[in-house]
Amino acid sequence: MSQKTPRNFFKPLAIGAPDPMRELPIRLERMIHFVPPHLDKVRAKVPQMATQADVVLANLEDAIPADAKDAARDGAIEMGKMVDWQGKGTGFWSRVNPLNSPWFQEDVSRLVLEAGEQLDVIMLPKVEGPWDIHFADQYVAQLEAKAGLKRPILFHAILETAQGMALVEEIALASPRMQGISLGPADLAADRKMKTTRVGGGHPYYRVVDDPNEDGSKRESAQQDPWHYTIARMVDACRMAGINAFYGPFGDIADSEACEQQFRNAFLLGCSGTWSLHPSQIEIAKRVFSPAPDEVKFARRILEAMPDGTGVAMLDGKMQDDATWKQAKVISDLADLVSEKDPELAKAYAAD
Ligand SMILES: CC(=O)SCCNC(=O)CCNC(=O)[C@H](O)C(C)(C)COP(=O)(O)OP(=O)(O)OC[C@H]1O[C@@H](n2cnc3c(N)ncnc32)[C@H](O)[C@@H]1OP(=O)(O)O
Ligand SMILES: O=CC(=O)O
Ligand SMILES: [Mg+2]
Repeated sequence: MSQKTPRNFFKPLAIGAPDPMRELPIRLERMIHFVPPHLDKVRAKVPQMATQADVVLANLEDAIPADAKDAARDGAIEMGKMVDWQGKGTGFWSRVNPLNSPWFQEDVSRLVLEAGEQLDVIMLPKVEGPWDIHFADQYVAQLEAKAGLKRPILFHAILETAQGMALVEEIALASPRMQGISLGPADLAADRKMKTTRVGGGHPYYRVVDDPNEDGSKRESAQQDPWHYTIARMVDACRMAGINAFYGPFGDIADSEACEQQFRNAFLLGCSGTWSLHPSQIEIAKRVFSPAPDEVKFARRILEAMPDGTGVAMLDGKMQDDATWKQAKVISDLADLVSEKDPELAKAYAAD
């Protein structure tokens, strides 16, 4: 037997560690905003970022130079103290270095021991299989016990290796700490030997061409989404495990239109949020990962038309039944969550 028994699955992994969560906290996580914590100028903006983003993440991994890893770790711990994260209702996360790096152990131990009260989620990069989650799970439990934490820290895995992709379902189910998974299109592209230098999004060479025209005129073609399969599989793995799926980074900061479309495709396929690498992407993510007022109003009409969620109804010529009631509930519940944080959208959702 390679799985824990059901009774053991929810037992703390170290004496004195907090009980694992049976249900994930319901939080609005439309964007995980990446902060390079070693840069004093950017770190100074964290209190402001905490009012704009749903989640602020101190990044210790890629994009942080090797000679700034210690400073980034110090900066991340300082970020924990800069804001009353739980009081504000903003998530405080950190992306640590990979398990095989010289920095992982100190990243995790210092974060849990010195910022464990504030830290909601540790993002684990380049997760290859459930064994990576099991190792980190045990290690964090020991540190939580040492720090006397009462609330368990959750894990978020990045899907950025071919092996991680092949084992995504096992990763999603590996521990009650699992909060979600993000697509890591840059590392995943490299590991798969995809021929691109981009961070997420489409590629002009990845397209389908119309059949030949009889008159020999130019054939139309359209770009396709190289991430469709990966995102759809990630969403299924996450939702099977009762955790959340996220898009990940979109590296062409200047191309806000392509960024918005890529985020929107992920939202429609089931993702809860994405990463924002630059302040301009926070607004894009907010727009995309909050349901549109028209959709919310129609969803609420469906719920009203079928108060107990069963039967059949017609609305504007469209058949509604138990299944569309469930779709409507997803949208309406998300709108309620958004409304708690965003008075403008709350008004738009309530307007006739
Ligand atoms: C594949 C992956 O792993 S993706 C994840 C790893 N990568 C990251 O985390 C990158 C995070 N983002 C960044 O480092 C930066 O946004 C960069 C390098 C991409 C661009 O930075 P810049 O060239 O300085 O951008 P730009 O000049 O447009 O910045 C405008 C302002 O926003 C600030 N800013 C830029 N990025 C951020 C950020 N992530 N958070 C807060 N403030 C930011 C800049 O400091 C600047 O402030 P100022 O007006 O007070 O000088
Ligand atoms: O870490 C993210 C990625 O795309 O790689
Ligand atoms: Mg990566």
